[in-house]
Amino acid sequence: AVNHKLWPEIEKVTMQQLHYARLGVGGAGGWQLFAEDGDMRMYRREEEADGLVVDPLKACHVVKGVTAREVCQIFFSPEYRSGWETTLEDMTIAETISNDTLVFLQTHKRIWPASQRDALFWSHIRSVPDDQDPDASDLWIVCNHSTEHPQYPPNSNKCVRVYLTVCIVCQTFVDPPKDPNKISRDDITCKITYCSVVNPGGWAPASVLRAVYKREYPKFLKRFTSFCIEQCKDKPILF
Ligand SMILES: CCCCCc1ccc(-c2ccc(S(=O)(=O)CCO)cc2)cc1/C=C\c1ccccn1
Repeated sequence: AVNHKLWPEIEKVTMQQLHYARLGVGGAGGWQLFAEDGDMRMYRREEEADGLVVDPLKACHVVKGVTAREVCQIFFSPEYRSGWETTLEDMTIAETISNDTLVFLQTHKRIWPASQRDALFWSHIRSVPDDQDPDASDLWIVCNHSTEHPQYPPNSNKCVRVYLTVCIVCQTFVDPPKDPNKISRDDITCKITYCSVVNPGGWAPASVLRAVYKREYPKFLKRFTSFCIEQCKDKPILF
Protein backbone atom coordinates (compact mmCIF):
# COMPACT_ATOMS: atom_id res chain seq x y z
CA ALA A 1 0.00 0.00 0.00
CA VAL A 2 3.05 2.27 0.29
CA ASN A 3 2.66 3.27 -3.37
CA HIS A 4 -1.02 4.21 -2.98
CA LYS A 5 -1.78 7.93 -3.35
CA LEU A 6 -3.39 8.01 0.13
CA TRP A 7 -0.38 6.39 1.83
CA PRO A 8 1.38 9.60 2.99
CA GLU A 9 -1.88 10.83 4.60
CA ILE A 10 -2.58 7.40 6.13
CA GLU A 11 0.91 7.30 7.65
CA LYS A 12 0.72 10.90 8.95
CA VAL A 13 -2.80 10.76 10.41
CA THR A 14 -2.30 7.30 11.97
CA MET A 15 0.89 8.34 13.80
CA GLN A 16 -0.64 11.70 14.79
CA GLN A 17 -3.66 9.87 16.26
CA LEU A 18 -1.37 7.42 18.11
CA HIS A 19 0.39 10.37 19.74
CA TYR A 20 -2.95 12.11 20.50
CA ALA A 21 -4.43 8.98 22.07
CA ARG A 22 -1.46 8.66 24.41
CA LEU A 23 -1.80 12.20 25.76
CA GLY A 24 -3.41 12.18 29.23
CA VAL A 25 -6.78 13.71 29.99
CA GLY A 26 -5.62 15.64 33.05
CA GLY A 27 -4.25 19.15 33.16
CA ALA A 28 -5.28 22.04 30.99
CA GLY A 29 -6.50 19.88 28.11
CA GLY A 30 -10.05 20.92 28.93
CA TRP A 31 -11.29 17.32 29.07
CA GLN A 32 -14.43 16.82 31.15
CA LEU A 33 -15.49 13.38 32.39
CA PHE A 34 -19.05 12.79 31.15
CA ALA A 35 -19.61 9.06 31.53
CA GLU A 36 -18.26 6.34 33.78
CA ASP A 37 -19.10 2.64 33.86
CA GLY A 38 -16.87 0.21 35.75
CA ASP A 39 -13.39 0.66 34.27
CA MET A 40 -14.65 2.83 31.40
CA ARG A 41 -14.08 6.58 31.61
CA MET A 42 -15.43 8.82 28.85
CA TYR A 43 -14.26 12.41 28.39
CA ARG A 44 -15.24 15.15 25.97
CA ARG A 45 -14.20 18.71 25.13
CA GLU A 46 -16.90 21.12 24.06
CA GLU A 47 -15.83 22.49 20.65
CA GLU A 48 -17.67 24.01 17.70
CA ALA A 49 -16.54 24.47 14.11
CA ASP A 50 -18.50 27.07 12.10
CA GLY A 51 -21.42 26.79 14.52
CA LEU A 52 -21.45 22.96 14.47
CA VAL A 53 -20.76 20.84 17.54
CA VAL A 54 -17.58 18.80 16.93
CA ASP A 55 -16.89 17.78 20.53
CA PRO A 56 -13.71 15.64 20.61
CA LEU A 57 -14.23 12.49 22.63
CA LYS A 58 -11.67 10.33 24.43
CA ALA A 59 -12.58 7.08 26.18
CA CYS A 60 -10.28 4.95 28.34
CA HIS A 61 -11.26 1.39 29.14
CA VAL A 62 -9.63 -1.73 30.58
CA VAL A 63 -10.95 -5.09 29.39
CA LYS A 64 -9.96 -8.46 30.81
CA GLY A 65 -9.48 -11.60 28.71
CA VAL A 66 -8.63 -10.12 25.29
CA THR A 67 -5.44 -8.85 23.64
CA ALA A 68 -4.75 -5.57 21.82
CA ARG A 69 -4.40 -7.42 18.52
CA GLU A 70 -7.75 -9.23 18.96
CA VAL A 71 -9.61 -5.98 19.86
CA CYS A 72 -8.11 -4.02 16.95
CA GLN A 73 -8.71 -6.81 14.43
CA ILE A 74 -12.37 -7.00 15.45
CA PHE A 75 -12.71 -3.19 15.23
CA PHE A 76 -11.06 -3.18 11.79
CA SER A 77 -12.69 -6.22 10.19
CA PRO A 78 -15.85 -5.58 8.16
CA GLU A 79 -17.31 -9.03 8.86
CA TYR A 80 -17.77 -8.33 12.58
CA ARG A 81 -19.09 -4.77 12.33
CA SER A 82 -22.80 -5.45 12.18
CA GLY A 83 -22.36 -7.45 15.40
CA TRP A 84 -21.28 -4.46 17.51
CA GLU A 85 -21.99 -1.18 15.60
CA THR A 86 -25.47 -0.50 16.90
CA THR A 87 -26.27 2.60 14.81
CA LEU A 88 -25.09 1.13 11.50
CA GLU A 89 -27.72 0.84 8.75
CA ASP A 90 -25.50 -0.10 5.79
CA MET A 91 -21.80 -0.70 5.12
CA THR A 92 -19.94 -1.00 1.81
CA ILE A 93 -16.25 -1.59 1.19
CA ALA A 94 -15.55 1.14 -1.37
CA GLU A 95 -11.93 0.12 -1.91
CA THR A 96 -9.46 -2.51 -0.66
CA ILE A 97 -6.15 -0.63 -0.59
CA SER A 98 -4.28 -3.53 1.10
CA ASN A 99 -4.89 -6.22 3.71
CA ASP A 100 -4.44 -3.61 6.45
CA THR A 101 -6.20 -0.66 4.76
CA LEU A 102 -9.81 -0.46 3.54
CA VAL A 103 -12.15 2.36 2.47
CA PHE A 104 -15.67 2.09 3.96
CA LEU A 105 -18.93 3.81 3.11
CA GLN A 106 -21.31 3.53 6.11
CA THR A 107 -24.81 4.89 6.53
CA HIS A 108 -26.00 5.32 10.11
CA LYS A 109 -29.56 5.09 11.28
CA ARG A 110 -31.35 8.45 11.17
CA ILE A 111 -31.50 10.12 14.57
CA TRP A 112 -34.55 12.34 14.85
CA PRO A 113 -34.82 15.30 14.34
CA ALA A 114 -31.52 15.42 12.38
CA SER A 115 -31.31 14.04 8.84
CA GLN A 116 -29.60 10.69 8.16
CA ARG A 117 -25.79 10.65 7.98
CA ASP A 118 -23.21 8.65 6.09
CA ALA A 119 -19.43 8.42 6.48
CA LEU A 120 -16.77 7.62 3.87
CA PHE A 121 -13.42 6.86 5.47
CA TRP A 122 -10.19 4.93 5.10
CA SER A 123 -9.46 2.48 7.90
CA HIS A 124 -5.92 1.34 8.68
CA ILE A 125 -4.68 -1.20 11.22
CA ARG A 126 -1.10 -1.59 12.40
CA SER A 127 1.02 -2.59 15.39
CA VAL A 128 3.74 -0.30 16.73
CA PRO A 129 6.49 -1.07 19.25
CA ASP A 130 6.06 0.96 22.44
CA ASP A 131 8.91 3.48 22.15
CA GLN A 132 8.55 4.39 25.84
CA ASP A 133 9.01 0.80 27.03
CA PRO A 134 10.74 -1.54 24.55
CA ASP A 135 10.07 -4.54 26.85
CA ALA A 136 6.30 -3.91 26.71
CA SER A 137 4.19 -5.67 24.10
CA ASP A 138 3.37 -3.84 20.86
CA LEU A 139 0.60 -1.30 20.74
CA TRP A 140 -2.10 -1.93 18.15
CA ILE A 141 -3.97 0.92 16.50
CA VAL A 142 -6.87 1.26 14.06
CA CYS A 143 -7.33 4.74 12.58
CA ASN A 144 -10.43 5.78 10.62
CA HIS A 145 -10.27 9.09 8.71
CA SER A 146 -12.77 10.61 6.28
CA THR A 147 -11.73 10.60 2.65
CA GLU A 148 -13.16 11.19 -0.81
CA HIS A 149 -14.00 8.69 -3.52
CA PRO A 150 -15.21 9.54 -7.05
CA GLN A 151 -17.89 6.86 -6.89
CA TYR A 152 -19.38 8.20 -3.60
CA PRO A 153 -19.58 12.00 -3.75
CA PRO A 154 -20.96 13.60 -0.56
CA ASN A 155 -24.69 14.26 -0.20
CA SER A 156 -25.43 12.40 -3.47
CA ASN A 157 -27.84 10.08 -1.69
CA LYS A 158 -30.37 11.19 0.93
CA CYS A 159 -27.62 11.34 3.59
CA VAL A 160 -25.60 14.24 4.98
CA ARG A 161 -21.87 13.30 4.88
CA VAL A 162 -20.13 13.47 8.27
CA TYR A 163 -16.39 14.05 8.55
CA LEU A 164 -14.63 12.00 11.19
CA THR A 165 -11.26 11.04 12.58
CA VAL A 166 -11.33 8.08 14.95
CA CYS A 167 -8.66 5.91 16.49
CA ILE A 168 -8.61 2.98 18.86
CA VAL A 169 -5.23 2.31 20.51
CA CYS A 170 -4.78 -0.89 22.52
CA GLN A 171 -2.06 -2.45 24.65
CA THR A 172 -1.93 -5.94 26.19
CA PHE A 173 -0.74 -6.59 29.75
CA VAL A 174 0.02 -10.05 31.09
CA ASP A 175 -0.24 -10.35 34.87
CA PRO A 176 1.66 -12.02 36.40
CA PRO A 177 4.34 -12.22 33.67
CA LYS A 178 4.94 -15.93 33.08
CA ASP A 179 6.01 -18.56 30.60
CA PRO A 180 4.39 -17.44 27.30
CA ASN A 181 2.73 -20.78 26.56
CA LYS A 182 1.15 -21.02 30.03
CA ILE A 183 -0.82 -17.75 29.76
CA SER A 184 -4.60 -18.07 30.07
CA ARG A 185 -7.20 -15.42 29.22
CA ASP A 186 -7.55 -14.77 32.96
CA ASP A 187 -3.97 -13.45 32.94
CA ILE A 188 -4.44 -10.89 30.17
CA THR A 189 -5.82 -7.36 30.19
CA CYS A 190 -6.23 -4.92 27.33
CA LYS A 191 -5.98 -1.16 27.89
CA ILE A 192 -8.09 0.65 25.29
CA THR A 193 -8.04 4.34 24.34
CA TYR A 194 -10.74 5.37 21.86
CA CYS A 195 -10.65 8.89 20.38
CA SER A 196 -13.15 10.39 17.98
CA VAL A 197 -13.94 13.75 16.40
CA VAL A 198 -17.08 13.75 14.26
CA ASN A 199 -18.14 16.82 12.31
CA PRO A 200 -21.83 16.20 11.61
CA GLY A 201 -21.40 17.74 8.16
CA GLY A 202 -24.67 19.57 8.03
CA TRP A 203 -26.75 21.44 10.55
CA ALA A 204 -27.90 19.54 13.65
CA PRO A 205 -28.96 21.25 16.88
CA ALA A 206 -26.13 21.32 19.46
CA SER A 207 -28.51 19.93 22.08
CA VAL A 208 -29.45 16.99 19.82
CA LEU A 209 -25.82 16.20 18.93
CA ARG A 210 -24.64 16.36 22.52
CA ALA A 211 -27.57 14.17 23.63
CA VAL A 212 -26.77 11.63 20.86
CA TYR A 213 -23.10 11.47 21.83
CA LYS A 214 -23.87 11.27 25.55
CA ARG A 215 -26.26 8.38 24.94
CA GLU A 216 -24.58 6.58 22.07
CA TYR A 217 -20.86 6.59 22.88
CA PRO A 218 -21.02 4.77 26.23
CA LYS A 219 -23.43 2.23 24.68
CA PHE A 220 -21.16 1.84 21.65
CA LEU A 221 -17.97 1.17 23.64
CA LYS A 222 -19.66 -1.19 26.10
CA ARG A 223 -21.29 -3.13 23.29
CA PHE A 224 -18.04 -3.27 21.30
CA THR A 225 -15.92 -4.53 24.23
CA SER A 226 -18.55 -7.13 25.27
CA PHE A 227 -18.61 -8.32 21.66
CA CYS A 228 -14.79 -8.73 21.71
CA ILE A 229 -14.89 -10.80 24.92
CA GLU A 230 -17.66 -12.98 23.50
CA GLN A 231 -15.87 -13.46 20.17
CA CYS A 232 -12.51 -14.40 21.71
CA LYS A 233 -13.42 -16.41 24.82
CA ASP A 234 -13.26 -19.87 23.26
CA LYS A 235 -10.43 -19.14 20.81
CA PRO A 236 -6.63 -19.46 21.22
CA ILE A 237 -5.08 -16.17 22.40
CA LEU A 238 -3.79 -14.03 19.49
CA PHE A 239 -0.86 -11.88 20.81
C1 LIG B 1 -27.26 13.80 14.26
C2 LIG B 1 -26.45 12.54 14.40
C3 LIG B 1 -25.09 12.72 13.76
C4 LIG B 1 -24.19 11.56 14.12
C5 LIG B 1 -24.45 10.35 13.17
C6 LIG B 1 -23.27 9.43 13.31
C7 LIG B 1 -22.14 9.69 12.56
C8 LIG B 1 -21.02 8.89 12.67
C9 LIG B 1 -21.01 7.83 13.56
C10 LIG B 1 -19.82 6.99 13.70
C11 LIG B 1 -19.46 6.49 14.96
C12 LIG B 1 -18.33 5.70 15.10
C13 LIG B 1 -17.56 5.37 14.00
S1 LIG B 1 -16.16 4.36 14.19
O1 LIG B 1 -15.70 4.51 15.56
O2 LIG B 1 -15.23 4.71 13.16
C14 LIG B 1 -16.60 2.66 14.02
C15 LIG B 1 -16.99 2.30 12.64
O3 LIG B 1 -18.38 2.42 12.53
C16 LIG B 1 -17.91 5.83 12.75
C17 LIG B 1 -19.04 6.64 12.60
C18 LIG B 1 -22.15 7.54 14.29
C19 LIG B 1 -23.28 8.36 14.19
C20 LIG B 1 -24.49 8.09 14.92
C21 LIG B 1 -24.55 7.60 16.20
C22 LIG B 1 -23.41 7.40 17.05
C23 LIG B 1 -22.74 8.49 17.55
C24 LIG B 1 -21.72 8.24 18.45
C25 LIG B 1 -21.39 6.95 18.77
C26 LIG B 1 -22.09 5.92 18.21
N1 LIG B 1 -23.09 6.15 17.35
